[in-house]
Amino acid sequence: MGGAVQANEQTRKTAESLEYLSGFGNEHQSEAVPGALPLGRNSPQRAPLGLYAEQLSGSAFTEPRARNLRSWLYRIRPSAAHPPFTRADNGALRSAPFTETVPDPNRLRWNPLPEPAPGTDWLAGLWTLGGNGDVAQRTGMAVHLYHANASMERVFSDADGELLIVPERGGLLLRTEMGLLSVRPGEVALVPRGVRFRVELPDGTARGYVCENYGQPFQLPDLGPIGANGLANPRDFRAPVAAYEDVEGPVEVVNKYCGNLWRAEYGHSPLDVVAWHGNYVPYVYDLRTFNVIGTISYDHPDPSIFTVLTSPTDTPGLAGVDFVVFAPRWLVGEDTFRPPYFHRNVMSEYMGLIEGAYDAKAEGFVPGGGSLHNMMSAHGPDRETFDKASAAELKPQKIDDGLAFMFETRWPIATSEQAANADHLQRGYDEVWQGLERHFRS
Ligand SMILES: O=C(O)Cc1cc(O)ccc1O
Ligand SMILES: [Fe+2]
Repeated sequence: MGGAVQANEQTRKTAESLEYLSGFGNEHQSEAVPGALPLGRNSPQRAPLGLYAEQLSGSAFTEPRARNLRSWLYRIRPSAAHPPFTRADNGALRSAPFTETVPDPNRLRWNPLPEPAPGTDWLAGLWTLGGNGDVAQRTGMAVHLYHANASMERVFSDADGELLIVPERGGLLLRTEMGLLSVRPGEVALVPRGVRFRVELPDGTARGYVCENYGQPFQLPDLGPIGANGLANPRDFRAPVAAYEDVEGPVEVVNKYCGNLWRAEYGHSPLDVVAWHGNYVPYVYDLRTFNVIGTISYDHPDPSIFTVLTSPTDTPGLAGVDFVVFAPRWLVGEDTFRPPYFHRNVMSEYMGLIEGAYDAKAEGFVPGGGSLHNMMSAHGPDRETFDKASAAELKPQKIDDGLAFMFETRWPIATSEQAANADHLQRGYDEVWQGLERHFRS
């Protein structure tokens, strides 16, 4: 990247010492230079310090206040100052509608992605597994994996959806328009639709998962009878403080727009926001702070009780996508088959593993891999898990040897062609349910 870089204090800080603003959905404000935020109005005749004022909307202007999302950015140059975008190669990225393969009723499972080629940045390392909906209708979602071994020099934004990033191996430093976020395995980050960012790799390599949510922005689930507290607590969500880079010179900016990548060479860095305020912000959340709620009597509760974030649709209770975490917890259910039950679900379930093991699968479901149990496909504990859990002594048991998650969606996930034919697709996954003996006695 050419030109002089004048990083402010915050951009020089290491990931470990970053400052954050706390609280989900809060109306935050932050300035990297004192006096950069205008007082009492959003768009004064002349913004402070010679900055340009710009509104970034994440909802229609007219959506109800509780769902209204926007931030005001005070930047060195307005975002409008850029040359035309031209088409760029989509690499291994695919978008909805997913029509490359015929929707498959089979249970599918993959090993981790192979090592990336040298010089693969986070954007080039995105590999789409599948998805549903339609980017142009702002419905549905995509499941991507990533593997990377080079920091991005270019800047990316996704007009098609927000990005929920779930690192599995290696931390990421996200340099966003609103400031810096560090996200490590066990944490997740969310970059809202249209927010520009660059991903750096403090550990040199990185691997993980992304849910691209084309639908309504993720929100915290209602708690109903749980009460005022529990599950993901709002104050554990951290937004960045303002940090800008003042870069003159060519900067490649890539924009994902209605399923394709487009690029333009800007004459300046678009990460030049000196101050901002609003509620449309990227954030990071540590999954280990999730307040896990479960049975203290009997039976295995449905995993909706583990929902971290939900993207609602127009039908109450029916999510475009839920992000669910299987965090460390105690199992105490009496006279209960404690692992996940056998089931067929109208919702479709993509699962990934961040570390360790998952209590429904004795082997084969490995960190960095994933499984897809689509609408109505029959699944549940593998034979080994069933046999063990059916005979286990039911004393209180701590499940703390793994961290798994699920993207659960109301629409079936159609796989990309590359996922359907991948070398790392596990052929013979069905066998994990073979040998479940007949025990019936009449
Ligand atoms: O299939 C899975 O492992 C996910 C899951 C977990 C659970 O505890 C209950 C139902 C369910 O779909
Ligand atoms: Fe399931």
